[in-house]
Amino acid sequence: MAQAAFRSFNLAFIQLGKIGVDKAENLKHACDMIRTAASGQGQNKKPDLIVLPEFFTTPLGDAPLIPTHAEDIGFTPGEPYDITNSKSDSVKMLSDVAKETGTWLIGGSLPERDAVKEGKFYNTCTVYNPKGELVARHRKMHLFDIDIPGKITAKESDTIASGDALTMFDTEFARIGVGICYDIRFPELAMIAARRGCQVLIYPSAFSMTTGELHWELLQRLRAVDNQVFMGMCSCARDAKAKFKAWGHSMVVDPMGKVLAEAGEDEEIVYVRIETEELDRARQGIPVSGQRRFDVYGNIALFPD
Ligand SMILES: NC(=O)CC(=O)C(=O)O
Repeated sequence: MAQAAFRSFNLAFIQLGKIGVDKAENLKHACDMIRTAASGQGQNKKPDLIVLPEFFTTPLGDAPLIPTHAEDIGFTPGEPYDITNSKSDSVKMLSDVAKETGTWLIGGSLPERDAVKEGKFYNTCTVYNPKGELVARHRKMHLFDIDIPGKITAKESDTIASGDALTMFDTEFARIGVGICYDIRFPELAMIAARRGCQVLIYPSAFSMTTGELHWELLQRLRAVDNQVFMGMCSCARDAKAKFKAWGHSMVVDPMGKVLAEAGEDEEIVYVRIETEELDRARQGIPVSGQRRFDVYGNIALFPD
């Protein structure tokens, strides 16, 4: 793969709140927030890339809403896509606002209906360029099936089917790898993206209160340091009345593991400047990429669990 461009750029994470049962209202609110983020709010921070959180159209933890809120996207990576004939209201809104604001947009994620996985849905992120073209799609690969007795039990795989492809896209300023939430727990995904030239990894997310406190920051700093990349996770805001209360704390970490920005729990837009020198400094100072021992590791996929 050719070396990806990398220049400093501005990033905005929208820690979106007010995600209720009315999808049309959620879309309108997300659109308003994207416009606000794109303005830079008079702080000389006009973003090149804006990011929304996981499941921004549908309240997390409300599985019965998934079938009614799911959308037909019908995008195949690498093939042309006709937005004007898209059946997805969310795709149309995201495309329009990316074009209107002239920014790259990682459109969080939403439940996607796809004929191939009848009965289940995908948890899908779509990405738009400043012309409003849909350029990439990530379907959450690793599903949130956990059981911490007395704290949290979740079985996302009851309603969601897992995606089976890694996702990255090129902008004029960076190659960006995309995952969704629980995908962060699988270092292989981040490692492959970094080895394929991604300088920045972004995961729309919504960690639980239990796991958020324990692992939210830790995992992001690990992935950033392991791979010497910028790592960011954009969460939904915490809603005390929601069935699933999100940890919040949307965050961006630099390649040395330093937290560059962190939101609180409420709705908020976080602006961050991504500086190329930080990546060069980390890679030159600690040159792990040339020190790996692939001659010894062998094919780790063959090892028993
Ligand atoms: N909600 C998720 O997908 C992941 C999460 O909360 C965790 O990994 O912890």
